[in-house]
Amino acid sequence: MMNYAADPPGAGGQPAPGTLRTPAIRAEGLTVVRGPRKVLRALDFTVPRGQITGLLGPSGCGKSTLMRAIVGTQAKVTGTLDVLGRPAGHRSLRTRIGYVTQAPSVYDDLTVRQNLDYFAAILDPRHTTADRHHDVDRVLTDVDLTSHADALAGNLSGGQRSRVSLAVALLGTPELLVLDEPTVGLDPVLRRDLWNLFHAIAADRGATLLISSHVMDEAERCHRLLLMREGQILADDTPDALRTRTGAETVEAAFLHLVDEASAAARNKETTR
Ligand SMILES: Nc1ncnc2c1ncn2[C@@H]1O[C@H](COP(=O)(O)OP(=O)(O)OP(=O)(O)O)[C@@H](O)[C@H]1O
Repeated sequence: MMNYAADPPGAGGQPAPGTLRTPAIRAEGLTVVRGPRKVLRALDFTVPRGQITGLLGPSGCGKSTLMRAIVGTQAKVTGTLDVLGRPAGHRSLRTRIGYVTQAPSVYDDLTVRQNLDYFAAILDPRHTTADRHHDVDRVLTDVDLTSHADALAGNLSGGQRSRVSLAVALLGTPELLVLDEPTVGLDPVLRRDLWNLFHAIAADRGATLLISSHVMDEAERCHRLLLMREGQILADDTPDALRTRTGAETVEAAFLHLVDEASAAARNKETTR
C-alpha cells in the first residue's frame, strides 16, 4: 500500500521541519474578489489529511472559486492559504494536487488511453514511455475504464467521461484531489460507484479529497463538511456533529437550521445598530 499523504521532503528525503502534522489545507482570512464583488469573505478553516471533506452550499455561494484558489488558478486572493504545507499556487504543488473541473476536460477525438497518455506526458515530460504506460494502466483500473481504453472519448456516456477526467487527475498519484461537483448529472448507481472509489482512494492511499456538491445527500458520505453560504463558511464539522448540534435528522435540515440562525443573527445586528 502506498502512502500519498507524505509532507514535502526536506534534506535527505525527510519531511521538511514543522510540516509533519500540518493540515492538507489551512485558510486564514481568505478573501477573493471577482469583478466588483467580494466572492469569498475572510474564510478561516482547515482541511485534515487523509479524509474526504465535502464542500457544500447553494449555487453561486463560492465553492468553485474556493477550489480555484486552493489549486492556484484564482486571481485576487488575499489572506493566508497554505496547501500541503506550501502557499497555494506554489510550483512544487503542481504534481501533488489533482483537480477536476466541472466540465470534463477530455479530447473527444482521442481514445481514452490516448487522452491519458497525452496528459501523462504533459505532467512529467521526463517520464519514460514504459512508466507513462504503467501510470495510464493504473488509473484506468482505478476508475474502472480498462474495457473502454480504446473507445473514442466522444463516444462515451457522461458518467464515463467524468471518470476519464478523474483518471487524468489521478495521474501522478496526487496527495490532494480537488473535485468540483464530480457527480453532477450522474445516475444513482454511478454516483454510488464514484463515492466508493473516493473512499477507496482516501483509505488505501491516505489521499485527501475535497469534493464540492450542492446535493445535500452526498454530505452524508463525507468524513467532514464545510457548509458555505454567500461566500462564508456556515459550519465546519462532521455530519454527525452537525446533526447533533442542530437537533436535525439530516445534514440538509441542519444546513437550513444554520441558515435560519445566521439570518436571525444578521437581523438582530441590524435592529441593535
Ligand atoms: N468571472 C467572474 N466575474 C465576476 N463574478 C463571478 C465570476 N465567476 C463567478 N462569479 C461570481 O462569483 C460567485 C461564486 O461563484 P462560484 O462559481 O464560485 O459559485 P459555486 O458555489 O461554485 O456555484 P455552482 O454550484 O453553481 O457552481 C457567484 O456569485 C458568481 O456570480
